[in-house]
Amino acid sequence: MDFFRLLARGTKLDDTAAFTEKEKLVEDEDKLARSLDFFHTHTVSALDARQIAPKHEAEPESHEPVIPYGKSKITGPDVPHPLTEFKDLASRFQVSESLISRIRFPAPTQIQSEAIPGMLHDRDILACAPTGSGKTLAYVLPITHILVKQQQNSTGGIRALILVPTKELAVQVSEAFTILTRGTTTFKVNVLTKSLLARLKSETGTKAGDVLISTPLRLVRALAVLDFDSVRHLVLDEADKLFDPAFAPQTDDILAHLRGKTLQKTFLSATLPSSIETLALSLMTTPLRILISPGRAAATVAQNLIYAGSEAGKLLAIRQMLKTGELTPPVLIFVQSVERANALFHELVYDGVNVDVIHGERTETQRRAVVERFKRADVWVLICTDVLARGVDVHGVNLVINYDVPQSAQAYIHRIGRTGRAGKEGKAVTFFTKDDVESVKIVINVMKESGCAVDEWMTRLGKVDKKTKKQLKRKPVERDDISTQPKRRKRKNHSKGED
Ligand SMILES: Nc1ncnc2c1ncn2[C@@H]1O[C@H](COP(=O)(O)OP(=O)(O)OP(=O)(O)O)[C@@H](O)[C@H]1O
Repeated sequence: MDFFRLLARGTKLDDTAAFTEKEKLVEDEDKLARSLDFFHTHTVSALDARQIAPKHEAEPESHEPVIPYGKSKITGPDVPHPLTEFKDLASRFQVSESLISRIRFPAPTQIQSEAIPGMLHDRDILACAPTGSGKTLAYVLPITHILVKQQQNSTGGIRALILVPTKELAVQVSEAFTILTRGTTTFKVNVLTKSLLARLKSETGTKAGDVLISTPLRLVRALAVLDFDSVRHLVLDEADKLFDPAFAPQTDDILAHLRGKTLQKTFLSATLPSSIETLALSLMTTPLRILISPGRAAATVAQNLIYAGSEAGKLLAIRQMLKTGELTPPVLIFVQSVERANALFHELVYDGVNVDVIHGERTETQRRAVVERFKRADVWVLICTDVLARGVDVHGVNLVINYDVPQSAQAYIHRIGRTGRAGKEGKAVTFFTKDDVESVKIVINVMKESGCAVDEWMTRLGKVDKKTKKQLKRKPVERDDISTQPKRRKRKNHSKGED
């Protein structure tokens, strides 16, 4: 494996110039595609999305989205004209001035510009758009408008159900609703917490809220006490995750409870494997399918690979980064297990780093507190498992380190998507050793797909076959313990209770 030696130097793979060149090519491709678009399944780029012929509304003024992205494809019957400015929501959809005034952004992002009119035209939406591109507001805004408008007719039941894979994301989505509904006292948005679940079970008359946000695991425990009669909107945020084996039984159960109801369905993610896309489409009625740079990492993230040699080499690399100032906080470090998260935490605490750790074995309260402290910059380096890989939006994360190579392209795209959000630049570094000979190919492939310039040896590595991909997803790579201490000594320390 000659290439591993080559990698000891570390490989920088960011190339913004190449990406700009690529965008130019995309623009030319788009022009050609439009002239050949006999079936009107038009393919547009961010640069000319506004030129789509309007279906029903008057031509709005043109306006560049603040966060431009690469190639997009919007398919489905009667694609509504994109929204170019938030203020147009008043004339096109009678959205109140007070709601528009609560939007903190100057212009919609590309996904918002396509999805918001779609949702306000009561369409089912299947959307794939890069991490950090504003997918949350793309559904929170239209749902808020619709529900507030119909508030007087409300019978007090749940009207929008939002499923997300983690508690952290549930809280974050509820905060997005809070910003838009501040002052509208009658409108209730709830996260299905343990305590709300207990109250729903023990106190008759407890209301779940107009909008209920939950993880599938928690929601299935509440199915017996919840009334879904008034539900009209169903959102699956991080839809591909919600259909993967860890969540599929619960998600299916919930969908079964909603069967037969007239629902607007909105499924979104930054990654949408084709099998999931087919499944999602089969559950929808004449959906709008919005694909923006599908399968790619956010273009704002500079991606690096570092060959660390061994597990001890990874620790040394982190310590080196600390010394050289490369570890500019806030930093997120992803590892593959709870055990490794705790081990790395103890190593870095010992080094005097302002560090904390979050994983599925910490309590809900601890997890909330850690995320809050990281958001407030009270914690500079946060070690985490994949519980933080999806959806979580912390402003200004400078660097994501994959201490352990992630087990799939989707995990990689979501992890590194915690930086480079909302048009800001970010960096991602992935450590690898000889143990990662297969999984590193997956990372390299995403780098290539995302427009990063890659070294020649990387182009020769080839792709991982389907069987290996499946195995990697199922079972993480076996690794030596995280420690710079010689193994024998470590065992001795452990028996003395020093670890
Ligand atoms: N129109 C906009 N202009 C500028 N920033 C925006 C806009 N809309 C949302 N944002 C900000 O962009 C950031 C990312 O948004 P959001 O969390 O919705 O991304 P996402 O697409 O859901 O990402 P992920 O796939 O990682 O979940 C947030 O901080 C949000 O406040």
